[in-house]
Amino acid sequence: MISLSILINSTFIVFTYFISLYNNNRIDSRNNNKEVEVSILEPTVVTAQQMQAYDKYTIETIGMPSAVLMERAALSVIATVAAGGFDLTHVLVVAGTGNNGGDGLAIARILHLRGVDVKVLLLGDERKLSKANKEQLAICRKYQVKVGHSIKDFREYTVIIDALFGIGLTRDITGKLAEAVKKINASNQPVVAVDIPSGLDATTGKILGSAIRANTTVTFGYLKVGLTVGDANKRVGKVIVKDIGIYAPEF
Ligand SMILES: NC(=O)C1=CN([C@@H]2O[C@H](COP(=O)(O)OP(=O)(O)OC[C@H]3O[C@@H](n4cnc5c(N)ncnc54)[C@H](O)[C@@H]3O)[C@@H](O)[C@H]2O)[C@@H](O)CC1
Ligand SMILES: [K+]
Repeated sequence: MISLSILINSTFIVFTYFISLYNNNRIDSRNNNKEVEVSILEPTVVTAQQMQAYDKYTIETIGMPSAVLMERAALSVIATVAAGGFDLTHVLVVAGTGNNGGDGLAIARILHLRGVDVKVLLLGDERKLSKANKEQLAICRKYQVKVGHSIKDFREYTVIIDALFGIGLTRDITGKLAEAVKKINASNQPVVAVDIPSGLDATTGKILGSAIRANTTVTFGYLKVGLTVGDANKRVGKVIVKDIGIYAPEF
C-alpha cells in the first residue's frame, strides 16, 4: 500500500516537473520570437493622430532621441527587404520632404554603406525639409549617396522604396508628385512602402489624389487604421508591423 502511494506521488512529481519544463520552454520561445521578429507586443490599431501623439510622447516625455527612432525605422525596413523576395541589384528610394523621407534617406545611406547600388529620388521643395530630413540628407551627401531630383525610367530599378509620405499626409497629392506616383505604379516594379503607401490616409485608408501600390508595407510601432480600411486592400500588399521603440503612454 505504502509503495503504491510512493509510486503515485513520485509519478505526480515527475509529471509536474515536465509540465513546468514545458511551460518554461513556452515562455522562453515566446521571448525569443519577440526578439527575432521585433514585432509589436499587442495588435493595437491606431489613427494617424494617435500615432503622432505616441511619437511625441516617446520623444518629448520619455526622451528617446528622434534620430534613434529613425535609425531603427530604417533598419527594420532593411531587415524586411534583405530577408528575401527582393532583388537588390538597383534600389531606388523615393523620398519626400518630411520625416518619412528622412526614413528613406537613412535606408539609402545604410544600403549604400553595405555596398548596394542605391539612388535617392528626392521629391518636393528642398527648402521645406523637416529637421530630421535635413540631417539625414547632409549625412547622405557626406557619404556620397546618389541623390537626384529626376529619374529617367522607374523600370531601371529592381526595387523601389516608397518614402514619399507617411502619417503626415494631410491633403491630395497633386502635380509632379502625383505624376511620380502614377509612373511608379505603372512601372510594375516591386515597391516596399515605408510606414504606409504614400497617398493613403493613415486614418481613413482613402486614396488622397493618388497612392503608391505597394507589395509590402513596413509600418512602425502599431498597425494604422488606414492600412486596414477604405482603399487599403488595393494598395498595402503584405503588411509587417515593426517595433522601433515608440510606445503608447499607457504601455
Ligand atoms: N517623429 C519621428 O521622429 C519619427 C517619424 N517617423 C516617420 O515620420 C513619418 C511622419 O513624418 P511627418 O510628420 O514629417 O510627415 P510626412 O513625412 O508624412 O510628410 C509630411 C510633410 O508633407 C507635407 N504634406 C502633407 N500632405 C502633402 C501633400 N499632399 N502634398 C505635398 N506636401 C504635403 C506636410 O506639410 C509635411 O511637411 C512617419 O510616417 C514615419 O515614417 C519614423 O522615422 C519614426 C520616428
Ligand atoms: K511611404
